[in-house]
Amino acid sequence: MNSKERISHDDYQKTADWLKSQTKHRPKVAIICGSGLGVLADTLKCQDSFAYSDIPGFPQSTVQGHAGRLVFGELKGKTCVCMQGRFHMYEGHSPCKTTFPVRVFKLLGVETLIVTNAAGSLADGLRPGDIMIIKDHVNFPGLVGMNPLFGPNDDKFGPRFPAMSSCYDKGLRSLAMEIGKQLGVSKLMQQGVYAMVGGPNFESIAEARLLHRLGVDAVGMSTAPEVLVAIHCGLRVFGLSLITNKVVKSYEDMDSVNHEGVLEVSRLRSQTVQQLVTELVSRMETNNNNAV
Ligand SMILES: O=P(O)(O)O[C@@H]1C[C@H](O)[C@@H](CO)O1
Ligand code: HPA
Repeated sequence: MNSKERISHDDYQKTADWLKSQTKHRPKVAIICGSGLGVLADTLKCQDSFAYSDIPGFPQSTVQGHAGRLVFGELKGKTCVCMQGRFHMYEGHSPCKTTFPVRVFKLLGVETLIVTNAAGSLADGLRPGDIMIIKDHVNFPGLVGMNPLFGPNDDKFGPRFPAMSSCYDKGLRSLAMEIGKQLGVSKLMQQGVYAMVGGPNFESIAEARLLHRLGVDAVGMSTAPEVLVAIHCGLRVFGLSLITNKVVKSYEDMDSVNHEGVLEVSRLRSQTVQQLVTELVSRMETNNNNAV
């Protein structure tokens, strides 16, 4: 992997233009589906879908539980584009490649990005099956320079030094909590801090204890780079983590986490996540709510 790989504005534009030539949908909302959460894309009406391998310039998904399809369609009358599968840096993608779709979405006219992921919990009050609305993140790879915004800044997308002090839109977070109450799932929901680690290994016990001490509520291997790029180019962001496991913090604990277990829990809760996101999309304000 070349972490300094450059992608030009033209490269993003070419992909956006190709997609525009293939679908009449003009989404205002983009949704990135986390591990095992891709079923949301299947619920879009009037679908146009594209395998990542057929989209010029798109990276490929290699992880089980990430189908590798971009799906355009309507969710309760709002036009959306949904990534059924995301890219992770541990797959060998550079930070820029990992976040390539986000800038393409911007060029397609998207205004709001919804990110979902599977994550392990460090907070005692977060159990497997719970939904954590992300209020902030710690971007560990970013702190040491694995950052998609590294390199010459593209002023057409955003400023050299973007602020990250209010990444996760407060209004959308409140709306999601409100919807959770109405769906009768508020007991499963709370807001918290997500940390991205590089993966692909799960945490050692010493690492888990460190994250816990730092005030991290849930840990995963994605999301933060997508959010940096989205905020940089002026998108509104909403994020949620489906808690799929407790991170082992004790040497006496014989539990251990694996990807199959992560996928199993996310599939069990995928319908609730789908309802929550669908209601959120249907009730959020967008500049142009028209479906195609
Ligand atoms: O794409 P997400 O962040 O949902 O995937 C999580 C993190 C790892 O890719 C994988 C571990 O099981 O799930
Ligand atoms: N750690 C890191 N990433 C994860 C976990 C975890 O425990 N669960 C799901 N993704």
